[in-house]
Amino acid sequence: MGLMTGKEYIESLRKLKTRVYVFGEIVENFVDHPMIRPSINSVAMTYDLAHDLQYEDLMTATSNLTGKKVNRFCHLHQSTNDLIKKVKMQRLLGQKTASCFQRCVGMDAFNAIWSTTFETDKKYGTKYHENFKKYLEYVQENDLTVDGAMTDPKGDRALSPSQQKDPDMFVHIVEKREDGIVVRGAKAHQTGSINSHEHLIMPTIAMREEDKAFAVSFAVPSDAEGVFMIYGRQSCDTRKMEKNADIDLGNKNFGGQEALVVFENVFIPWDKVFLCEEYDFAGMMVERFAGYHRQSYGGCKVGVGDVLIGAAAVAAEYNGAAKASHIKDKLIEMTHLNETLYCCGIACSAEGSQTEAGNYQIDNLLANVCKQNVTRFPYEIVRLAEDIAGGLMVTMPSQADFDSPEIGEYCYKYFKGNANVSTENRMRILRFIENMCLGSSAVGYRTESMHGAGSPQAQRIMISRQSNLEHKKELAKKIAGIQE
Ligand SMILES: Cc1cc2nc3c(=O)[nH]c(=O)nc-3n(C[C@H](O)[C@H](O)[C@H](O)COP(=O)(O)OP(=O)(O)OC[C@H]3O[C@@H](n4cnc5c(N)ncnc54)[C@H](O)[C@@H]3O)c2cc1C
Repeated sequence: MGLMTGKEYIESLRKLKTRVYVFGEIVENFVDHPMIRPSINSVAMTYDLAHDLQYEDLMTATSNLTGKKVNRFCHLHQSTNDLIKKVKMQRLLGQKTASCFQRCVGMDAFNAIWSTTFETDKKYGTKYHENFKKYLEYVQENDLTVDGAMTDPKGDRALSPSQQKDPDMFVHIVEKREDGIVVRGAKAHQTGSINSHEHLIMPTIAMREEDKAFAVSFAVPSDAEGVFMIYGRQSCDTRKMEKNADIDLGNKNFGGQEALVVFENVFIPWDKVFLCEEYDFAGMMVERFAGYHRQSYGGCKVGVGDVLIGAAAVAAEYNGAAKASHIKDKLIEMTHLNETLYCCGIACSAEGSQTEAGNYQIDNLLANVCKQNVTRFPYEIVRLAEDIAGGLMVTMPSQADFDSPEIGEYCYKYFKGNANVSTENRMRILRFIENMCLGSSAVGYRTESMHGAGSPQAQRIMISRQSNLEHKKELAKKIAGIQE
């Protein structure tokens, strides 16, 4: 099979027996569920754009494993140029969907596991790298979407995995058999997990010997026995269930999605296992995945930011305020912040280096600086968008009021801005801004910017480790003529 189209991707999901719960009930047909479908459409965009010749260079790559053309989301980065193209591809997809398109976590997991298994095998003589190579060939051949699953529920944050009262707070090995392992636990906040074909599991934190049962990495199909998912509800999500929902949704076609993925004694054959008790490599896998994922945000959030800046500029025109100097200045500030994030994404890619396994990794210090900025700048961009939009983005009546024969005419009359613009268009752009700033897409643009790929403090720890303060002190002492 070659590259799938968006339509083929959607049809491929129908063949899975994925167990999904929404509002306490199992969903028979998750593909057409109104709350889930927008997130499927966003992923479908990653397939469709790969067939668009103008984006071929960004969206596809030549596999180093098979020599075949693959979707870049399934690719191992072979150069710093590949790392840069990854960021550009993510910006493009943010621009096309104004939401989280979910396929990055899998791509980041592929690249982290590829190099970590190589180094694990080198030390322990294990076969994880070979296992992973075969698995990735399968993923590339079938153009699959894979959920990169790192975050465990974690229970009491002050305790290590083995110290938790309930051992299931971290995914762990419950049985080692001749033909494979049996695992138990859950992964929380899993982006795009429901519409992924597979899950790729990694540990959440660095581990010690007593935690070795939790040092596990493996791949498992979404519909494997013992796997099920509980949909994470989002702000304003039930608007998608309303009849004739359109304007009130803001972004009718696209969205992101997260879920709790539960593993109830799931069997994993040995050839799908990529780490099993080698606790000293858990930290390496976590750090490498986090590095790639912190780079990712210098692309995807920038693309969404582009759309939000555009939406704010349109709202200013529709309100009749576009010519005001402070509005122009606010749009400049939004652009400055957004492009700063992009600079970070590009810089950590351009300064990347080759791993022992051959693929390329980002510059870790710069990737952490990138993500640290992402925990802040989208919030400021949102603040400025809300300033420009005006209060109506949160106080306007529903679409049903506009459609009402009794009161509709009052809505159209009193919510008019610039006389040359239809009231409907003004409502559309304001609802769109609402969607990104505090509706369902804010999950991806705001809180995911804060916590996705690790909360801000995780980056500060990495920045502190890599800042090489001693070198900086030496530089200062030398120029100041200090001799100690
Ligand atoms: C929208 C969204 C999408 C996501 N997608 C994915 C995904 O696809 N795959 C995936 O694996 N993960 C995903 N994540 C998870 C993300 O990586 C975590 O949210 C992040 O690592 C923080 O973990 P937490 O949410 O459990 O918060 P917590 O760990 O509870 O952190 C809350 C606060 O407590 C602090 N804290 C936590 N532990 C300690 C400690 N021991 N000592 C001191 N302070 C502490 C943190 O610094 C933070 O300030 C996603 C998260 C979000 C919000």
